[in-house]
Amino acid sequence: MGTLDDERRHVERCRAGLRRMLDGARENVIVGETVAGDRYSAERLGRHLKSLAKELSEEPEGPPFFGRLDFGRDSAEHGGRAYHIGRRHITGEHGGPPVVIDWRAPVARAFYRASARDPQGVDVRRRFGWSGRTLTGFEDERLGAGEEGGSTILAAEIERPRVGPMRDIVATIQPEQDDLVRADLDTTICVQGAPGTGKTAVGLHRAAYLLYAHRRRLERAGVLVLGPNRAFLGYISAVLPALGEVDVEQTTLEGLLGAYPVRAADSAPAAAVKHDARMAEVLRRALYGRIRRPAEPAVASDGSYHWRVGEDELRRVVEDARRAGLPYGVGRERVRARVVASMRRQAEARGQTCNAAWERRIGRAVTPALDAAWPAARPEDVLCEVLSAPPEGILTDAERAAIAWPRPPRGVKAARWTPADLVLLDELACLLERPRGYGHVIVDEAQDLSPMECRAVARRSEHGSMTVLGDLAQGTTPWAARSWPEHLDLLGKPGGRIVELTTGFRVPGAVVELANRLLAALDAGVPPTRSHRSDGRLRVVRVAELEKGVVEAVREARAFEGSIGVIAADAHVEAITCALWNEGLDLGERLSVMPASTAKGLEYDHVVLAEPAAVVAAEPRGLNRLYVALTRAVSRLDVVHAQPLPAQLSRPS
Ligand SMILES: Nc1ncnc2c1ncn2[C@@H]1O[C@H](COP(=O)(O)OP(=O)(O)OP(=O)(O)O)[C@@H](O)[C@H]1O
Repeated sequence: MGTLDDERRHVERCRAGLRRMLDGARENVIVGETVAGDRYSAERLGRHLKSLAKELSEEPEGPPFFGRLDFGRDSAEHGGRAYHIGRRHITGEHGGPPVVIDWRAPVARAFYRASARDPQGVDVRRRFGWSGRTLTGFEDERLGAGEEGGSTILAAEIERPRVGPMRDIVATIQPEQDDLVRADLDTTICVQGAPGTGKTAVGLHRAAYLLYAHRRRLERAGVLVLGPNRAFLGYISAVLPALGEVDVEQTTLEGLLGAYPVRAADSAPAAAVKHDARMAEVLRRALYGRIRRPAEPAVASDGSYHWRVGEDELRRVVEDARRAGLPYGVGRERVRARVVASMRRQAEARGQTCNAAWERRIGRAVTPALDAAWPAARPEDVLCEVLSAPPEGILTDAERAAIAWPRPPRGVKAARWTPADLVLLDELACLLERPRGYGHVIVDEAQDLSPMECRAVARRSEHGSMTVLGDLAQGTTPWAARSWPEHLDLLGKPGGRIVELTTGFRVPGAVVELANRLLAALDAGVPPTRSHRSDGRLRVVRVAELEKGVVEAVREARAFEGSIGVIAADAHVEAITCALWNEGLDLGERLSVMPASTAKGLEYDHVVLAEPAAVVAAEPRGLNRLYVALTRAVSRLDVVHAQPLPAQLSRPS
């Protein structure tokens, strides 16, 4: 079984193994640069080897393993063997068995899933405790003997004070989370989970797992992680690199669509119409409505002769291309190709040889005829047209009036696009040409996506699968999802498996109890959260002056370890920041002031929530926003208020 000294010797073996791997990787960088066949492969291989070498050179600092499985003698596959489980595979000496198994390997699954009721061949599960580089101890669960639970190492990891960005949870993934992490690549899963149940963690670990299990397929197709805002991305962006996965694209929807700068905002009624699914048909008609029945023949000269495709034939070519349901830009090029082919047949019938240069020349020469029948289009041209004079037929008069520009811009370049316009421009761009798809897309805070945004995400995942993460109770946009089956439909994955997570790993019990009081008023139809944590502290303090009260709470919070987040209605942020600053409490790595509108997905060890009533009053779904703000605290929550608390927060009678 091994004593602590034996395990420490194993740590040395692991470090030696890592050094060997590092030397090998460095050598390969040098060799790799000279062996690859062409520049592109050399660059790719070089990049891969360099990042592997870099990753390995950073590795010796971290614990090489966090767990160990000892299988019983009667286990069919692993009888009597022991495996150390860590963040990465570490090879043994002289090609011997590995000294550490990657947490994603099939055998490691039992570390997360075995229980006293179902030991899965495991005799003993061992969890290790570390202090920096030093192995400090371990705890055993003799599953084979029916013994399980009560791990203080596990509890300490879950309850540790939070500082800095999000960390991976590989050492403590829970069975119901593991089930989602290891779900098959072809399965789309939708995780409905209360705040802090580990949805984001599950999504990121699923990305790492899928890349391990389906490396070839996904390296080619790509994995995309979509988060709600930049603050959130900054918070989560270290998790996948820490797990050795650096090639995952992590961005916001705006980042994904951002071909145009945002320079304006919509009124609420205009945004509601622009985000409505019917806009897809409005735009489709506006684009394809540009195609005209050809009224003249296509004529082109090759310098010696004029070639001609008559109106009837041209009409047939245009009609065929239109019926083929191709993207608009592809359809236009198909018409061009067909016209050129017809002219080529005529030329060849006359004994002329037509090479590629001839075809290019004729292709250019038929452009005027093509422009008349199937004009070139850019997304911004079409949207300018639509917003200058919204077409009849789909939207009501009031809706058309809501989105119409009061004064159309002088030209396309002067157009001042709004965030919703970016979604419409993307819809048009993808009607013109199919976008790049990904093998797997992970969408966090998916409940907030509008129908048009869902379409944009769906287009990136047409041939792949998705992990959809969200919480109906945390929906804060006017179009937030009310039901997951409907939302999955909009995301193009109607058959997605919907799973609920209800055990919270972030928010302490007392805080969860307060937040749960809002659930009835939110009418989201989700069950209340159960907290895994009985520790933590909740204080509700009424003050005469809000800023002073917040300053006082922050001062006290500084006595504890961990990050401090002041969450306030957006309109209060400036005054609170100034008050803190005036008192010498500078914002930095430990202390931040977060507008309630961007706090989603984030967490702080200690939260000071300023004036809940103002958070509620700031927007139509203010109560949902308050629910989000209340559930950001890991250890302590101070609710500081000068106005009365929202009635929904009072204890249910
Ligand atoms: N199995 C686990 N072991 C240790 N920590 C965990 C585990 N699961 C989740 N956590 C921690 O709980 C916190 C909340 O997790 P996460 O942010 O993934 O929750 P979420 O469901 O996305 O929350 P929200 O809905 O508020 O965005 C994080 O600090 C995460 O590391």
